[in-house]
Amino acid sequence: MEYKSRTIMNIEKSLIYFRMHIYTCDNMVKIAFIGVGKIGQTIAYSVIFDGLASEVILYDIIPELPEKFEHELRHAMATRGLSTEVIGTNSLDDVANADIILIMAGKPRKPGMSRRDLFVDNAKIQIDLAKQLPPKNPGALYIMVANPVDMMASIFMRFSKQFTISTGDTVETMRMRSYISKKLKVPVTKVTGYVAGEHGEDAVVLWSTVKVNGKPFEEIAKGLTKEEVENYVKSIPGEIIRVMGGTTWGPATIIKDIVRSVVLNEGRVMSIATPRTYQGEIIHISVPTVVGAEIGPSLEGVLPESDRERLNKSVEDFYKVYKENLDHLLQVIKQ
Ligand SMILES: NC(=O)c1ccc[n+]([C@@H]2O[C@H](COP(=O)([O-])OP(=O)(O)OC[C@H]3O[C@@H](n4cnc5c(N)ncnc54)[C@H](O)[C@@H]3O)[C@@H](O)[C@H]2O)c1
Ligand SMILES: O=C(O)C[C@H](O)C(=O)O
Repeated sequence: MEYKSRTIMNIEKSLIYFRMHIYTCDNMVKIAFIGVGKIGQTIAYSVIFDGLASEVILYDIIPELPEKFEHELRHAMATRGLSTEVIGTNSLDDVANADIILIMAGKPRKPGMSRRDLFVDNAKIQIDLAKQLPPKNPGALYIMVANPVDMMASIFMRFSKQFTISTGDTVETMRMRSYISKKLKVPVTKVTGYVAGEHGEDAVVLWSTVKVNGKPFEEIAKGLTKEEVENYVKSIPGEIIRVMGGTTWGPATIIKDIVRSVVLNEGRVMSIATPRTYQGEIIHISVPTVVGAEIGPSLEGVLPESDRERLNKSVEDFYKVYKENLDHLLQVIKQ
């Protein structure tokens, strides 16, 4: 099994490529799940049943949870004859030589909370993981899921110095498309377009990219307003959390597809958040990006001025909030 090292931040002209190579022989890919609560379990199940991993490591701090979840998965795999090797553990030492590491470890928000309210508690978890995971997982691709996901990806990358992406606005993008599909009564496969910026308050629908049956949104809106779509995208997760206790099925399937696009080198354009340096800090901002064995390039450079202006405003606001939170955190942990 040939393992190639990974180079990152290869800036070619205005395009940024993040080169990474994972095991490429017959999808012999080892994937670790850090935090197997609601969303972690659903992502792990989805990844395994998409046949994306030869080996899966499940880690959590709740005693016995990973081990019992391992049994659940083995029982489910048996009926389908799947042979993914699954290990559930409470020891972080067992998380070794993974190609892809997804991090769901963190508190979820409660109804009425903003994802940003989770910053300090979840950042402390990421800092701890940032110190422990890299030594045993050289060259791994880190995919942050825990919220506030873009800021947590930036914290993890800041403290681990490892290439990290955030699931970013891949979720908002599918929420936007599904809502337009439902309201205009068209198949969701006929709706294109992306949401960018922050996974949260500073999310921005890139309206120049939104088309229905190939026509610009404005031409076919039929009474559906941009404000209505934007309100839906921002409010629906909180509504789901209020009634169902958490979002799982939508985000887990979408996040599994990020893993799929990497492992199968599909090259899907997805609105993940990749790292950029802004005013001296690494921050993660979502823009439509080619996702495959290489991460990049992004479409940011070809967006029209109207979208770029709104995106840049979102970046400025996001950075301000992130910097305030980071400075407070560094005070709290005295680093
Ligand atoms: N990016 C997205 O689209 C998206 C979607 C859903 C949930 N989330 C976020 O993912 C996180 C988890 O959500 P959930 O609904 O699964 O919550 P949950 O409480 O069900 O699961 C969180 C799990 O993390 C574990 N954990 C806590 N600290 C840990 C540590 N130091 N090491 C390992 N495991 C640890 C907990 O024991 C728990 O099992 C939250 O921050 C939530 O906001 C993000
Ligand atoms: O909204 C949340 O807190 C969970 C997640 O970020 C989501 O968008 O589903």
